[in-house]
Amino acid sequence: MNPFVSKSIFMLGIVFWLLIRIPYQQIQKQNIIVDQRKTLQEKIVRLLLLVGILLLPLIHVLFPWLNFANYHLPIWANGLGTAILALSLWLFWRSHHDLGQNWSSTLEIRAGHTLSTSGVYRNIRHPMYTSVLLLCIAQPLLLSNLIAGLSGFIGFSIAYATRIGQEEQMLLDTFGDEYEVYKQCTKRLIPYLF
Ligand SMILES: C[S@@+](CC[C@H](N)C(=O)[O-])C[C@H]1O[C@@H](n2cnc3c(N)ncnc32)[C@H](O)[C@@H]1O
Repeated sequence: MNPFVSKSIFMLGIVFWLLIRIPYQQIQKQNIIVDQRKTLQEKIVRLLLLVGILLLPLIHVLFPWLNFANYHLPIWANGLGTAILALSLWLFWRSHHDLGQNWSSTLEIRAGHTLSTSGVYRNIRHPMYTSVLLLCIAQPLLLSNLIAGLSGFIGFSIAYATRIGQEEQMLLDTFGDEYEVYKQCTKRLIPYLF
């Protein structure tokens, strides 16, 4: 596949990604927050994700500065990247839909917060983070560049290591046994596996 086409597919995916989020950001503004765990570490992790998934790919698409780290991929790899990106977008949309008003971009609990356990939350506890992981797998398959391709995965790994445990603790503090039971019946990111 022509590198211009595969890069454009990735950037189009990012545009869809941002569009999916807009209505939920509006809904989030109406929430009354009763517990917020917005630490400096959390802010740094979000910044790293933004750099890894958005900024470095954008630099790679617009400027030749990272071209020294380019590699070539066969067309099937670009096709696979496109399919994974499509799956990621679907899961990203679906997890926002299933969380509904419970969604927020940071770690917080709203007044009237309920535990979502159906839809894509039936088998895994963090389908939205699974969608981010899928995006990070599609990234090197579509951008064919070591830096812009792997930066998302590095950002995701740091977010995974630092954020998920804190989020689960916050939900456990809020929902107690209900969350404990839910935890026992589900996996974190990959149904039946992990
Ligand atoms: C960016 S969302 C990510 C949700 C989830 N970790 C995922 O990957 O699908 C983060 C917010 O979702 C909320 N949240 C996470 N899991 C939830 C659940 N099962 N039910 C209700 N709210 C949840 C938490 O309040 C958290 O602040």
